Amino acid sequence: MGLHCPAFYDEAVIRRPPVLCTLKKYPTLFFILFPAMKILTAAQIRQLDYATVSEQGLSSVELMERAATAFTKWLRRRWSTSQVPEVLVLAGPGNNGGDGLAIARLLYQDGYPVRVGLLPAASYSADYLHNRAHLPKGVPVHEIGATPLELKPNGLVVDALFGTGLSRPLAEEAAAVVAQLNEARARVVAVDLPSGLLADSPQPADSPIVQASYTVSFGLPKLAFFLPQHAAFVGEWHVEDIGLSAAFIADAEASWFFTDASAAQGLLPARPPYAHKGTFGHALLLAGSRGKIGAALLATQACLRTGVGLLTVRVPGCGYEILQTAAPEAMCLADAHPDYLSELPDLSPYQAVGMGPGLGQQPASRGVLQQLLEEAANTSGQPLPLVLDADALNLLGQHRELLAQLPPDTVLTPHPKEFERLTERARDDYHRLELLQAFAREHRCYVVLKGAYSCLATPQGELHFNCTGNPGMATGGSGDVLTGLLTALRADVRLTAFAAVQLGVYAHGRAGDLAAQESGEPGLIASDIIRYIGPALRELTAAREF
Ligand SMILES: NC(=O)C1=CN([C@@H]2O[C@H](COP(=O)(O)OP(=O)(O)OC[C@H]3O[C@@H](n4cnc5c(N)ncnc54)[C@H](O)[C@@H]3O)[C@@H](O)[C@H]2O)[C@@H](O)CC1
Ligand SMILES: Nc1ncnc2c1ncn2[C@@H]1O[C@H](COP(=O)(O)OP(=O)(O)O)[C@@H](O)[C@H]1O
Ligand SMILES: [K+]
Repeated sequence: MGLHCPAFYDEAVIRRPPVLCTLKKYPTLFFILFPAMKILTAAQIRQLDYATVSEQGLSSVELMERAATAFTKWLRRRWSTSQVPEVLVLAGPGNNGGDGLAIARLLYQDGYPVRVGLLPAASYSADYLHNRAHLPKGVPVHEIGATPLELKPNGLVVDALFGTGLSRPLAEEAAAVVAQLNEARARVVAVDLPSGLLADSPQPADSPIVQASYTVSFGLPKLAFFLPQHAAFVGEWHVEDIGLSAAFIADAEASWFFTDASAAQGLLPARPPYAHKGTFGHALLLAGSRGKIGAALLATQACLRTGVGLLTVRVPGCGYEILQTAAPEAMCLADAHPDYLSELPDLSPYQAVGMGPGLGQQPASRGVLQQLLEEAANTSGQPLPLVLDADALNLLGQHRELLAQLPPDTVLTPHPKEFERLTERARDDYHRLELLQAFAREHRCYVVLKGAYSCLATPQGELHFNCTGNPGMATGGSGDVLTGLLTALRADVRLTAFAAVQLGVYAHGRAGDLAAQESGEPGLIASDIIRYIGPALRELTAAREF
């Protein structure tokens, strides 16, 4: 089974894609342990195809057969022959269509009732023609485009019109087919990409694109799968392994990555046998205001559950008793003001500071933020690691002059609205990624743009999409849990800034997935995520070495 989108959080199997097969090529032990999972461009995928064929002594039609076989196996696992009255395979003129024709043959041989619709074109790819010639005579074939598609109720449509070779938005016959499929709300399984969708670049908002229920892709996920604006087209996506050249992938330049189980596994070092609480750092949380002490409490409990050595929480006076009662493991420093934070405590005891959950936007709290930025940058040696969330970000958005003071490697965790307040309104998801990349580079910080497939931007301009999490986490307080979790990991001096944030975002989503298995998505609340931080981290901890 391959990589899949997070809707399927019940699968605990940690599977290593082919990248790991050529780990000897990686120059350092770090990369051997923690390979970055790359997302390649459509152009690189074409080269990958050639590299695979020449490296493995295959013909391109043999590689196509592998893709078709992988797709067919996926389909067979999901629907038996008796569950589908018909499979209509729609084939375009290129290799995506060639995949479709091979899939039609394999499904027919497996006993599925198959029909093929061919999109006429001026020319066809060689491998398309090969598979066209090998289509069994028993499979009915007709042309599509000019005439209405006849769709059987409850039938399946395999969309093999266009894949990564699409060079411009669809028009004429192809657009007419897409319109009919979408209007009929057909149950579509797209081969590699929903037809009409570009793999990794923006396109006009009204482009005709197939609205697939499922997309089964080959080798590596495409960038388009991770963007919210494409959710209605891509549906539930899966990536099937077809043995593409691991050496090519390892050498390929990339600035987009994804963090799946195999990339996250082992990121957390085991606790040494003689560890003491100083080993894991002392964190400070600056959080809460009257009516929002719950946010401070959620961040506190998440920080504790992530394994911080010591935790001190600074809350306004009204939060003191609540914190001391609900979280006896944390120390509490009450602010002089009863309702909001007005003073920054001495920072010298701490290895990391998290600020923002439930903070409010009082001018006095802005003063605390400003002083925090100044003092964190001026600590002797390395700057003090900071995690800024929620109202700390909103205050930064209102006073953008403060952005220049962010200490290097600060972690910011905005949701899209908070990010807009820090930058500008994005035209679309691709523009938002550009803004994200530019912001992280300019301010030399890590930015976690939260949502489905939270995207971590690094100071080097890399974008890492996270593969855990589920819509049950779209509930008040989930973000506060992330702040506590990340603050604990930033206080752990054994982790680099990047490893802490990558691990933290992955573990947060994984804890949410485990919680959703118990409570279901609608019933999930932020406290449930906290209960599963421990089990999620246990899965991700490296073996203890003596
Ligand atoms: N390594 C891989 O990625 C593999 C890819 N394979 C398949 O090959 C596909 C890519 O094949 P191709 O490069 O032939 O590309 P496609 O089959 O996606 O499309 C190319 C064809 O569409 C035409 N075309 C492009 N844009 C059009 C538009 N807007 N309107 C009308 N015609 C348009 C081109 O002129 C060409 O004939 C992948 O998506 C995948 O399905 C597999 O067969 C094998 C392995
Ligand atoms: N549909 C989703 N899929 C995966 N994760 C999600 C989804 N919706 C929300 N989340 C996660 O839940 C958290 C919500 O954070 P945030 O919006 O700050 O909530 P709050 O401010 O209420 O705490 C983020 O980490 C986000 O990635
Ligand atoms: K397709």
